[in-house]
Amino acid sequence: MSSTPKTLEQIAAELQGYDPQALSADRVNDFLARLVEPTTEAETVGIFDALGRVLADDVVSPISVPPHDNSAMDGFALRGSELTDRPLTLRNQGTAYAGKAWAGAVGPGECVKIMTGAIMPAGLDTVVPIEFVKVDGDTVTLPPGVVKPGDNRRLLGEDLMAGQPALRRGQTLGPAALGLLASLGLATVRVVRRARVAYFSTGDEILSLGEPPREGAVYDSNRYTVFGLLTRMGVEVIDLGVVKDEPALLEAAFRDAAARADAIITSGGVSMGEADHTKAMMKQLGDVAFWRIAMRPGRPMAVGRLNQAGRSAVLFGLPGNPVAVMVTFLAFVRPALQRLMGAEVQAPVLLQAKSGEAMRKKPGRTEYQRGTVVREADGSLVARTTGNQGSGVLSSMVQANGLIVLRHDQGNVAVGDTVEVMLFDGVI
Ligand SMILES: Nc1nc2c(c(=O)[nH]1)N[C@H]1C(S)=C(S)[C@@H](COP(=O)(O)OP(=O)(O)OC[C@H]3O[C@@H](n4cnc5c(N)ncnc54)[C@H](O)[C@@H]3O)O[C@H]1N2
Ligand code: MOO
Repeated sequence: MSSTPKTLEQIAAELQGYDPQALSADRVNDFLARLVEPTTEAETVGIFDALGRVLADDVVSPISVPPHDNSAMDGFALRGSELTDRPLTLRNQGTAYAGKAWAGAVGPGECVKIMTGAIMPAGLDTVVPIEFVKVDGDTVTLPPGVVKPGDNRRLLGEDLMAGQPALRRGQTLGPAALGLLASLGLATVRVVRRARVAYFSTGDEILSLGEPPREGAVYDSNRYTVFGLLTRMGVEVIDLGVVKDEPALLEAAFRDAAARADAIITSGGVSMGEADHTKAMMKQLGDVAFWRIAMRPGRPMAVGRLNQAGRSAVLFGLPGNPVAVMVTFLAFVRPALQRLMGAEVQAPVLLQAKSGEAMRKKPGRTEYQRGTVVREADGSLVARTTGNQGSGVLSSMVQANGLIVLRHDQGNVAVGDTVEVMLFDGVI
């Protein structure tokens, strides 16, 4: 990252009513938008490697697409001015195929057989589809009313005119954008360098896969959900494993992560626990704030910047509970990383559904309930929770197809009330 970044204190001073001990979810995103700076480094990649990448520059169309007026149908090209409310009989002068211009001249009362995509012969502006005409040798007859002047003709540049902006910097390239770039004859494109994100799990009770189970210990699941969430975003992941709660190991992991990554994600050790060196090490190595967010799950979270070897990495210290990790990632880390990746930040489109059950909800915090949205027989969308909402319970997350987002000021939800759902489809 290039320009001198603001300190957390400076950012906090910009935000009215900033209280690290009682932050609303919206305020967290305001803070992160000021903390995280877009990557400015770019690279040129081939179109096949550009899927999911973020455009570094606007793309201006070097050519017009389509490059000539052409037919949208297989049929006969004619002069629209000759159409009347009576049957029209024309004499066919030949066939225009896609890929080369038809060379002859066409006079009044004449037409040209034409294929879809073929250049419109000079003077002709309308195409009647073949299924509407009667052909008898060279004679073509069409009934009145089947076409209007200009029908079934695609105009030069109707998709894009040469010199027009085709794609905007910050757009994430999807399949349609790859096709559009190719339609402009562009074999390569400038994209933002892929963001590098390092992550590790902390805690003495956390077992790595392959270790035998032992009393009081649990297998690390957070590294795998974080891996999945990051990979879905198209970032380059740096997996630093499970780091035991020892200062020297934590210091080495943080320094390694800060030297190699644009952002660091950890899980665990950010709450009030005593046997924990994670917070102390974050504090020692960087400019870090410890928050209590008015949300459920995902209350405690550390945020800041670690500097190492002249570069700076953003730190997201997520709470240890497995569902809190996923929810804080989706609510905060994902938009922050989109910004870091140089992408336009896309707030997820929330789906409105009727609640199929009553939900208890305290005003004054945002709650994310794991749920499913299904279409009922009467066509309405109904959201229901997927069971145990404990912040350590992943099975109800697996069963969910979205998060029911109960907003900060909202109170209890009654059956039939409208709720908003962040669907996972397309997000995770
Ligand atoms: N007195 C208070 N206690 C707690 C508070 C609080 O505000 N006051 N907040 C609770 C909330 S909410 C959460 S969330 C947790 C977060 O605590 P930590 O971030 O310090 O996380 P840990 O204590 O290390 O772990 C919490 C929980 O998650 C399990 N865990 C941790 N890492 C992993 C992993 N990689 N894979 C699977 N499971 C993991 C860990 O075993 C604990 O059960 O604090 C509450 N307490
Ligand atoms: O962050 Mo905690 O999940 O609310 O248990």
